[in-house]
Amino acid sequence: MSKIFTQSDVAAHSKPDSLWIVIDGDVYDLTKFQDEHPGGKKILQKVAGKDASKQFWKYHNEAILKKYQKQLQIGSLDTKPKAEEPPAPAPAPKKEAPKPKAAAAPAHGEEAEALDPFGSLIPFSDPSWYQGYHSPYYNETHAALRAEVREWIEKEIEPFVTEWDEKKQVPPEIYKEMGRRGYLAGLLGTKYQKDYVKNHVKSVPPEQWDLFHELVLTDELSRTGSGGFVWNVIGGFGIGCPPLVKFGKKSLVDRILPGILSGEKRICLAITEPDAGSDVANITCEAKLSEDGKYYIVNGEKKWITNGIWCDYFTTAVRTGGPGMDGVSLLLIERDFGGVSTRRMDCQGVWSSGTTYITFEDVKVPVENLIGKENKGFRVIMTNFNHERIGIIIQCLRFSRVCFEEAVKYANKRRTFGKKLIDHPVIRLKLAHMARQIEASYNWLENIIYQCQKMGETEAMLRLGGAIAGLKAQATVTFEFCAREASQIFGGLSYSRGGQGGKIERLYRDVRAYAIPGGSEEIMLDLSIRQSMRVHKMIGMKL
Ligand code: HEM
Repeated sequence: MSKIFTQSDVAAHSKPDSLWIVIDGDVYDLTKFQDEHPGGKKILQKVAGKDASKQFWKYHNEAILKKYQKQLQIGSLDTKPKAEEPPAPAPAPKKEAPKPKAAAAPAHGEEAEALDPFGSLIPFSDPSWYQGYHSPYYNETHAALRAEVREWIEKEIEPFVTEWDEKKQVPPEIYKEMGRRGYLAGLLGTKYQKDYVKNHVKSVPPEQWDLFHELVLTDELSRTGSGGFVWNVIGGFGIGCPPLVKFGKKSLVDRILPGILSGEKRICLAITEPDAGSDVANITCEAKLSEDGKYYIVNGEKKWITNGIWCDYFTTAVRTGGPGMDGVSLLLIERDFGGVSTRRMDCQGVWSSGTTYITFEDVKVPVENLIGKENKGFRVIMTNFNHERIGIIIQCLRFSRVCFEEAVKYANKRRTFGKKLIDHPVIRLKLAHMARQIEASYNWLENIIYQCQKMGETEAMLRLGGAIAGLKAQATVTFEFCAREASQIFGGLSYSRGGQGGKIERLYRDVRAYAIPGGSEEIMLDLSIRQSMRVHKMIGMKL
């Protein structure tokens, strides 16, 4: 039970040897903390025994209180209104997660009602369906999943993300929790893999799971504003596991998929090599069939492999035949086979994602671990790209929203030349350019996801490949723009690490990790036109 104090109780602790302050009606004992306060102890001593809410919010954001509250709060003032929401910056108004209806709620239907507002309601900082606007794509199960994930992220993830990024590691428990919550089984671009997991997602019945649930889950994870975190928990898995599920032999899938989906075992995708990035058809990592035809012997190197250092399984592109795309196969390599070495690479961004250099030396891989057919791996890799790119797009657009939201909040409290930043037209112009790109891109994304849902795998690969490539470029350019503009608004605070501009500084470093892999902007833009022209010729384009 929290203790209740009067203002004069607090005023009696106004000296360095007993230093209490009040923030938003709560009482904090900073006596021990003052020596380690990054802003210095003198500044705290000046407000000792007083209400320091105004000063606190000037220099910090809500993440600081969330992180230190448990350690430093000793009670509340008797004058604190009972049900008071903390003042600015206000967190999302919490709503009860609506219970999913037993029968499928009306998504993708014209009769769907607008869902209740959710989140901060800052315009454009969440998708419009969060803010009471109509949408044909979402129903109550999407809203319930959103509330479920947001609660987890706000309580257990966000306060620690910076620490994890600096340590370049997310506690392994968090990944296991992704499995325990049933999330991994829904992140494969397929129907929910209910037969392979014990725990299903709490707020969505497995048979109602669709690609928009996957969108909501990835989007909410990305609100952490850390590419490193998101890639840690879904990066390797989201691209390494779908080929196994879609093209692996049943015996292999039955043996290893339950361990992966429960979060106990980890899997990644190993395609890129020191000398073959976007040019997948030219990989050189070789797999030679043994004389008895029972094993492939694998030798070669892989580079920039997300999650590799922590993985048990590697979905690996190897050369089993002649040069070019017709000699490429996909093998599921297990670390336990021996001959697999992994080392962490130091990179500009996504620090906690574990970017890895891998060497395979005479690794003996049973032929049962072949994914798809021999020398037909290129097609499997191509099928994977749409799902990978959609994941990248969702993340980039949410990171852009994080940049926008942080910038709006800061612009509403920081004053220069006698007025708030938001009252300077030049700042509003920056925000407007961010918002228009975010919203246009997100609407295109929703349309593409809807098409994916309606089309079969092959039709989607053919007909949507061009549009998805175009949107991938659009999303990474938008992200880069938003990170830059938010950084200009934050000024020095986003040049130094941590603190109020910390998310922006980190996201700025993460930009290249999105603009380069999964198809570079240049290749995506070119492909978007080439592929779309080819497909539209097939469907009767008249020039
Ligand atoms: C519960 C009370 C407080 C906690 C836990 C706390 C914690 C922190 C932390 C962790 C930082 C590092 C920067 C960041 O991560 O944002 C910081 C910086 C700072 N704090 Fe506090 N603080 C508290 C109260 C205050 C108060 C009451 C004041 C002013 C009277 C203050 C003034 C500052 C200043 C000026 C900085 C440096 C900001 C910068 O680098 O731009 N703090 N504080």
